[in-house]
Amino acid sequence: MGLLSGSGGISSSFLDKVREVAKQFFALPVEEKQKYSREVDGSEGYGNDRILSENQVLDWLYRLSLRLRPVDQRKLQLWPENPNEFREVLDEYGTKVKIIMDVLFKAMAKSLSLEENSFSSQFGERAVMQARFNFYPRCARPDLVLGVKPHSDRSGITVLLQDKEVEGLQVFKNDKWFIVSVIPHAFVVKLGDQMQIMSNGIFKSPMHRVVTNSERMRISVAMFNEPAPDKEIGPVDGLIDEKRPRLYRNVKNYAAFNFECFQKGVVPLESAKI
Ligand SMILES: O=C(O)CCC(=O)C(=O)O
Ligand SMILES: [Fe+2]
Repeated sequence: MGLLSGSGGISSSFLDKVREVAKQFFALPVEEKQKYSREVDGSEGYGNDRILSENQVLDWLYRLSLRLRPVDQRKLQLWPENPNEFREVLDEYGTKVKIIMDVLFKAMAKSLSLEENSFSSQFGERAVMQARFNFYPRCARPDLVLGVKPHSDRSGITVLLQDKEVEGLQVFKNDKWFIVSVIPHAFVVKLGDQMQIMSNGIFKSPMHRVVTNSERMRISVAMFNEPAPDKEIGPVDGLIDEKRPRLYRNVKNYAAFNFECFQKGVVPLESAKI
């Protein structure tokens, strides 16, 4: 996980614009937001956690999840028209974040002395890019409930725009939770499980969570990128040798695999091990 300062050529005012449209959307009356409610069995749209079992502990947040890529898979009916710049800003943001991700994939490959397309070719032309707007209302009992439970992202890579003022994200390292400080015009870049697999365990997908806050609400915007479901991915050949044997099997449709593992209460990355 790392911080990308200067935000890779995206202006600070544009980042503020992204935060602003998110804030305006979540401030709309419930009936207005519900026009974009998540479909019953879908993962896109506005809502709370999907309830999957009786003893599930719910997270303290509302989300708006939207797929941006492949572009032909956009469900525009779920893209808010209010505030009226929302769609345009999200579209532009997606284009800008994609450029950053592509630069990162190349830099990461080079840092391991690999051919520069080693990771980007696994994501492929039809990689899935998903935006998730997270809204954490104030919570009277932050000691009892989390904004998001501990998890690692299933993505390949996640580019996160944190709230400009309110902290909440924490990362687990050396048996402790560390706060990720707010740096207003920097992104937090997290690698996800699929990058850990592709890099044969060299790049780690960090465990993280979000805590709640009794005084202030918090908004964040996460952009996830992962290979298309039908694309098989696995550790890059150049990262496997006698000293570092292959750690993971090849996998396809990690999203579905991830979901099944959660249902069974097993850790997806562990289940992908050889
Ligand atoms: O709100 C945040 O800072 C992070 C949210 C998160 O971990 C996620 O959406 O996967
Ligand atoms: Fe996450």
